Amino acid sequence: MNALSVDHLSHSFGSRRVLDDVSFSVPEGGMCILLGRNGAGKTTLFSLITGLYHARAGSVLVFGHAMNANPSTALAEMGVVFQQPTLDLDLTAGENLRYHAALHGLPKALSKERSVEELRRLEVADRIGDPARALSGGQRRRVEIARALMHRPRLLLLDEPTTGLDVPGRGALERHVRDLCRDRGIAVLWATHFLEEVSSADRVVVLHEGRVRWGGRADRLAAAVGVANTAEAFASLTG
Ligand SMILES: Nc1ncnc2c1ncn2[C@@H]1O[C@H](COP(=O)(O)OP(=O)(O)OP(=O)(O)O)[C@@H](O)[C@H]1O
Repeated sequence: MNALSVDHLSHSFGSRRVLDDVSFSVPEGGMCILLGRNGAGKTTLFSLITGLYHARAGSVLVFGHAMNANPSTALAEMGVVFQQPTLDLDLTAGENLRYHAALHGLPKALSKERSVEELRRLEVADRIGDPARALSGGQRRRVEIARALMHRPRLLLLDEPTTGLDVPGRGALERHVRDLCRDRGIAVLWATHFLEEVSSADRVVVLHEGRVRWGGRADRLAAAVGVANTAEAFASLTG
């Protein structure tokens, strides 16, 4: 079963169509990179997938649950890290996680246990008692990922998670997410405009001006477009 199926999804702001008949899927336990330049429609797509916007044309299924018909079941399967940071900077890292867990109905003892476990996995457990504002950008992002995992989703969505991080910070974040995918079988949809974040075995969806220009395994992209490498293929599809 697919972790995520997006079928014939369109969206307009007023008369302006910003997503046009978008279809793709993320297999259970798979890593999918949503690749698009600024303004391609990635954030709008995330807003539809997470139910912030109501899909009027097309459908979103999360492990077979339709977001429009059954949003609470679909959302329970999903962890989300939005493009704009959403930690409460006055709360500690641990409090941010436990607050999220309470919203998902986790008992207090379990929430406490999991917050340590998830922060440890993301290598920020030593900062559990520090206010979020005392953490670096990279540490805050890792706390956000730990928070998104508190209710044990099977699908993780990340919208340009490395924006604003330096090169080592970006590499560390990517490594953590790939570990989650490999070790815990969590399906990942990672939106980015950085080609360096694509690995050859990833599934890639190239989005440009609201349309899917190509979808498939990253290492087949260049040949499919008839150019020498992924960078040239991306430039050609979005030029
Ligand atoms: N609330 C809104 N009202 C009107 N137009 C919008 C709104 N949100 C986004 N758009 C437009 O929709 C298009 C897609 O924007 P979106 O933010 O989804 O792209 P993106 O790929 O996430 O870009 P970025 O990488 O810059 O965040 C853009 O042309 C944008 O101006």
